[in-house]
Amino acid sequence: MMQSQGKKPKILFTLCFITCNESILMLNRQYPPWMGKWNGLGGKIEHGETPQKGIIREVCEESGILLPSVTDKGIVRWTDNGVETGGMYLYLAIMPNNQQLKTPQKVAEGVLDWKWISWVLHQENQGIADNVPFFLPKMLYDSRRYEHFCSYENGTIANFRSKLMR
Ligand SMILES: Nc1nc2c([nH]c(=O)n2[C@H]2C[C@H](O)[C@@H](COP(=O)(O)OP(=O)(O)OP(=O)(O)O)O2)c(=O)[nH]1
Repeated sequence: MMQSQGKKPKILFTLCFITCNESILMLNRQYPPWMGKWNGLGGKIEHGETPQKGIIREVCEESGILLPSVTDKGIVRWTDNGVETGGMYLYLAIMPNNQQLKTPQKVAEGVLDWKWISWVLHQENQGIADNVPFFLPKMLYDSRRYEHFCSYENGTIANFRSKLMR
């Protein structure tokens, strides 16, 4: 397989999953990437911002939820036909009460809804951003941090592997 040369690209994005009991807050995005698919909340890190500040800002902008803290769950990096093209920092947050956010709710980025975790984790679920079922179980059920590598070949996942961090 062709390898990318030189420096790894900077990680520019963040993604957060917020759980409440057996539910998880998902965004059905109305814009690319993942238009029409359910994903976590997140976005691009702004200049001079830490990834953690960035995700807290994005969650607030997209849902109005002001998270007091988030748990760092590692990184996803992706390659397209062997060339590393990007990455995102992963965060998890737990909310005591999902009534703090009534859903479904239309927001600027799409539709927010509390979904059953079991539905989201179903591998063949075509409605979810395609790589989420590969890394979400570790985010939810493993306290360790992972670096995940998602290889796309012509737009579909050809390989996915996860490595413990530190
Ligand atoms: N599940 C999953 N999510 C991804 C992948 N790649 C990727 O960027 N995302 C997430 C990270 C971000 O949360 C989101 C993209 O952010 P965005 O383009 O909407 O950024 P933004 O909100 O700052 O948007 P804007 O200012 O450009 O409108 O998609 C991926 O491979 N898998």
